[in-house]
Amino acid sequence: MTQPPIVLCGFMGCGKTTVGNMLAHKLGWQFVDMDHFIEHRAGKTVSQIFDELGEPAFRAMEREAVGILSSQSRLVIATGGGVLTFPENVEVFRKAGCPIVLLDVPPEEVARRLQGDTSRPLLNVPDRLETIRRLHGARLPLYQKAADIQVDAAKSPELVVENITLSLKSNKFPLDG
Ligand SMILES: Nc1ncnc2c1ncn2[C@@H]1O[C@H](COP(=O)(O)OP(=O)(O)OP(=O)(O)O)[C@@H](O)[C@H]1O
Ligand SMILES: O=C(O)C1=C[C@@H](O)[C@@H](O)[C@H](O)C1
Ligand SMILES: [Mg+2]
Repeated sequence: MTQPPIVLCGFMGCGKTTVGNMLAHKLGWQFVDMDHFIEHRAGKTVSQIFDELGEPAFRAMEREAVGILSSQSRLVIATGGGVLTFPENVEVFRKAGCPIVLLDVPPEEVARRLQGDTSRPLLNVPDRLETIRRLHGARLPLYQKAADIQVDAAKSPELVVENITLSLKSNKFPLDG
């Protein structure tokens, strides 16, 4: 049976890559991290793309990746933190029948998890916690509008995975894994 990809969304550091990998393993599905997919296709890191080509070029690469990945079957997709803030990307996933799962943690937990990590260009600023609070506040309503279900991502990754599968099943998204 063809099964549309499960799409994980949420702010940087909420655990999309960590949880997505584990969820795919549990279901016996493939996993793709959209940032890594773009890096592989571009032959550059996300930071290099931002520095050398600019953020608009990166967002265009994201749109292209959404088009390619949304039509796959039995795939768990960890989106980049900005992907589902663009309604055109949400629309493509919706049309493909993909369940969209929001993982959310408070800004303070994001800051804690990403302490010392310089691989997210938007967070390489002096006032990091303030920037996380501002960006998270602006984006959360967009993520919530996009998502079919939301889970508390402050729990352990194992519990988050379990809550996602339970919630998808009770919302009538078929999972044959
Ligand atoms: N449930 C969790 N509990 C504690 N730490 C976690 C949890 N999930 C992820 N982490 C840790 O938080 C950090 C960020 O996680 P991860 O890279 O999975 O986030 P992300 O949502 O993919 O971020 P981005 O949008 O920037 O790609 C990692 O160091 C990871 O080990
Ligand atoms: O939240 C964002 O806009 C981003 C999140 C990361 O996953 C990367 O996609 C990039 O650093 C931009
Ligand atoms: Mg990630």
